[in-house]
Amino acid sequence: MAPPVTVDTINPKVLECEYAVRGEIVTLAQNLQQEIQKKPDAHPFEEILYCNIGNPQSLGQQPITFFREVLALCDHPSILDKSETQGLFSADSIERAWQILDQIPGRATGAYSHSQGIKGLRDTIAAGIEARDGFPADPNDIFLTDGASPAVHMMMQLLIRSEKDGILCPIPQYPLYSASIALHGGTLVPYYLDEATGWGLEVSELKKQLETAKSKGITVRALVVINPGNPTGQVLAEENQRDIVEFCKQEGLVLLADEVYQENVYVPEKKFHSFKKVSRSMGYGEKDISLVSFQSVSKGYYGECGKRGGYMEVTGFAADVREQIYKVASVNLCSNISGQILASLVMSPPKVGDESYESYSAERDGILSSLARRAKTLEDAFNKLEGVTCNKAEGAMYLFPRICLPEKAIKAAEAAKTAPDAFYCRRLLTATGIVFVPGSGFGQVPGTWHFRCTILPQEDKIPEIVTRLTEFHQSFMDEYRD
Ligand SMILES: Cc1ncc(COP(=O)(O)O)c(CN[C@@H]2CONC2=O)c1O
Repeated sequence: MAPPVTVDTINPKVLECEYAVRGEIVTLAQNLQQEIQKKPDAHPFEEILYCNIGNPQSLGQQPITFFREVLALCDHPSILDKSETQGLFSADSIERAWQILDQIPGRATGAYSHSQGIKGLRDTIAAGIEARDGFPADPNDIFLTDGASPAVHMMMQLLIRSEKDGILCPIPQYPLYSASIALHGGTLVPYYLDEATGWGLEVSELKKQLETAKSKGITVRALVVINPGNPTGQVLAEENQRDIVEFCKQEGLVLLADEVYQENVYVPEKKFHSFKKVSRSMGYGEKDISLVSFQSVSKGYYGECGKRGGYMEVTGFAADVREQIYKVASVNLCSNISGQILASLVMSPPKVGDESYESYSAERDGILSSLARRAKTLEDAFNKLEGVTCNKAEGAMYLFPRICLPEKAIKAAEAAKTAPDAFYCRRLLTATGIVFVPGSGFGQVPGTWHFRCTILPQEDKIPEIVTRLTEFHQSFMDEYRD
């Protein structure tokens, strides 16, 4: 009797889907970790240093105290009345927990909520967006989701009818987009970020790729912009954003603005501007542009990846289309309530004068300044390596250096039937325990090779990573020098 399911009988779109952030190099790393646990001297390193995923708290980053106090109190409201609680929690955490519980039907975080999320929390998020941008935000435009990932999937599900529908995506891109487009049977239409100009996004490139897609019979539905960029770390200039908004308006494209790193800007010369603010500042409103903005509790200074919180702000769609988006959201009933609460806290943190403001801002500033230092240290280290160049990490959580590999190394990779950058990452891992993700997992200009490294290992680990990497790189280049 043949098994009911084989790889030949599953949905071919699933086979088509790839997600390198947790791909073969990470699987090998996990195997090596198990070997070290069983036999500590099994490999020339004592621990695996995961630099493959933007998962701050897995590498020691502490959660924001105020956020966790409010979450804890909301999940166990019976302690709110106890006298001991006054001594353990800040007065404004207790007050905020009461406020939130009053917005939840039955004051129960264990209950299903509205399929777009708890209305009171959406009110708070909309107020936070208004305070950030200086333009109105409607709570009914907000869909609270279990992280930004499911929000992206929902939009791809809505926009892609067949392989004839295309989505313009940056190359390099965060592979959620290529994976989701594949899962939904659409076509990824690439536009190349310009490494020579610090991963610049040229509208001329957008136009070229759009025309090429059209000539192949592809209807391009949307443009994905990741700002700050993953894996590339660039922060768009406001003028560039205006050009992008104009392009989408003129070409009738939905603008999918991935802004999950909006709090992660490390260079003084750049500032985050939401595409919502840019479009409204150009005088474009609901009737001028369809814009979906994604936010998450996984990044920033909060790094609450495992709590699965986030939202999409959906603007510029007709009411009957909005109803279809709501219908799809309702199939999943609602996102988890802790994630919803966290999303409201992220968009409306303690303010000056609140009891927790001093401690909150010290935690926030401490984390962001440390991330900025780590980014600079790693950027400088990469730029000292033979054959490696690395653009500045202006924002986000990653560096994406380019490596010019000797021909002998490329031949060795071919013999091993692997991409040259994956060959390098595998050799790095087995020699040092450091886990990078090959650039081929994000896309890159053909014939160029990169890898992605997070800036997340705790600061006291960074010198060791630099030392191990530098020694490995020198020996690798010596081994394969032409
Ligand atoms: C640009 C971008 N968009 C969306 C997401 C999804 O976030 P949620 O946790 O809210 O679903 C991520 C996660 N970053 C991945 C995960 O870790 N490393 C990465 O590159 C991301 O980098």
